[in-house]
Amino acid sequence: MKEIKIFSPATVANVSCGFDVLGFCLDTVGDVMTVRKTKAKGIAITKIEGASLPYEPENNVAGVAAKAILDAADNPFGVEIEIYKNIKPGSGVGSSSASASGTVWAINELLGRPFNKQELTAFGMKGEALASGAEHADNVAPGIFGGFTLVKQLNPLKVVQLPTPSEMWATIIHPQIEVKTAEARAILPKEVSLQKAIKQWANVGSFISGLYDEDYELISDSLIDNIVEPHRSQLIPYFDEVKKAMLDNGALGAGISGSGPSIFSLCKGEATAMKVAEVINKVYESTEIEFDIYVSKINTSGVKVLNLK
Ligand SMILES: Nc1ncnc2c1ncn2[C@@H]1O[C@H](COP(=O)(O)OP(=O)(O)OP(=O)(O)O)[C@@H](O)[C@H]1O
Ligand SMILES: N[C@@H](CCO)C(=O)O
Repeated sequence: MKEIKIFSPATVANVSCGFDVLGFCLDTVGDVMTVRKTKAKGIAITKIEGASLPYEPENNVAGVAAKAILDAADNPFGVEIEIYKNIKPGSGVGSSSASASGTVWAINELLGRPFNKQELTAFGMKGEALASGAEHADNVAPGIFGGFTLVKQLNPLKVVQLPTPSEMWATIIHPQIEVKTAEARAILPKEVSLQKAIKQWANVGSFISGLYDEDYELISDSLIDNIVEPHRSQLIPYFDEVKKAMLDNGALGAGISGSGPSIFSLCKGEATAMKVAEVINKVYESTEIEFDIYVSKINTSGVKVLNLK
C-alpha cells in the first residue's frame, strides 16, 4: 500500500466531570486526510484546505505526530500529508487532535500495523502537545479507539476503552469564535479545594458506572463540572442560555466541549438530540455570531479508511 485516505473524526474532551481524562468520538464531523509514502525520507505537508495552518511539519500537529511514529519505526520511508479540514482550529471539538490521530493511524497502516492503539495515542499526543502547550490525550484517545475513553495516566500512557450505551447521541453547537486551548488552560486555577475534588471524582466514577450499566439517569446525574466550567464558560457567548435550553429539552447533560467554544450535550436517542438542536439553533440565530450545529451518534470505531492505493 502506497497511499491511504482516511476520515479522522471530531471528538469531545472532558465530558464535564472528566477534565483531561474523559472523551468521546463523533460520527458525522471530521477531517479527511491523505497520507502517501515517499522514497525520500522526511515529512512534507503538501496540501491544506479548509483552514489556514502552517505547512512546516514542526509547526503542524500532523507533522509532529508523523515524526513521533516514523522515528519509533526507524524511518523506513518518508510521507506526504494532505489535510482537508472540516473541523475549524480552536473549535473545541478536537481540530488539532484530529490531525494528530489521523496521521498516526494512517502511517501505522502504511507501516503494516506494528503499533497498537495505546502506542498510536502516545504518538498522537506528541503532536497535540504542540497545539495546547501541554500533553493531554483526551481528544486523541477517542479518535483512535472510538466510543468513550478514559485516560488513566499519561506516563506511561494508559487509555481505558469504555462502553457506549446503545442509544447515546450528542448535539453540539460550535459558535464561530476561536478559543485556543493553550489560553483556555492558562486561566484555570492551579489548585482545587478537597470538597470540589471529592464531588468531581465521585461524578467521574458514577458516569463510568452509568456507561457500563446503560443507566441514563446516573449518567445524567454525573455530568457536572464544578471545577473548570465556571472559569471557561465566561469565554463562551450565551453559554448559560444554551446549556439551559439543552437541559430543559431533554439532554442528559451539557457542558463545554474540550476547551470551548463548542458546547456539547449528550442525549438519549436521536429524537431528543434533534429537538435539542432545534432549540439551541433558536438561542443563537438571534445573535450576531455565526455557528454550526452537529447532531451525531457516538462513533465507536474512531478513524475510518476511505480509500487505499
Ligand atoms: N493540523 C492542525 N489542525 C488544527 N490546528 C493546528 C494544526 N496544526 C497546528 N495547529 C494549531 O493548533 C491550534 C488549534 O488547536 P486547539 O487545541 O487550540 O483547538 P482545538 O483542537 O479545536 O480544540 P480542543 O482541543 O479544545 O478541541 C491553532 O493555533 C492551530 O494553528
Ligand atoms: N482537556 C483539554 C482538552 C482540550 O483539547 C482541555 O480542556 O484543556
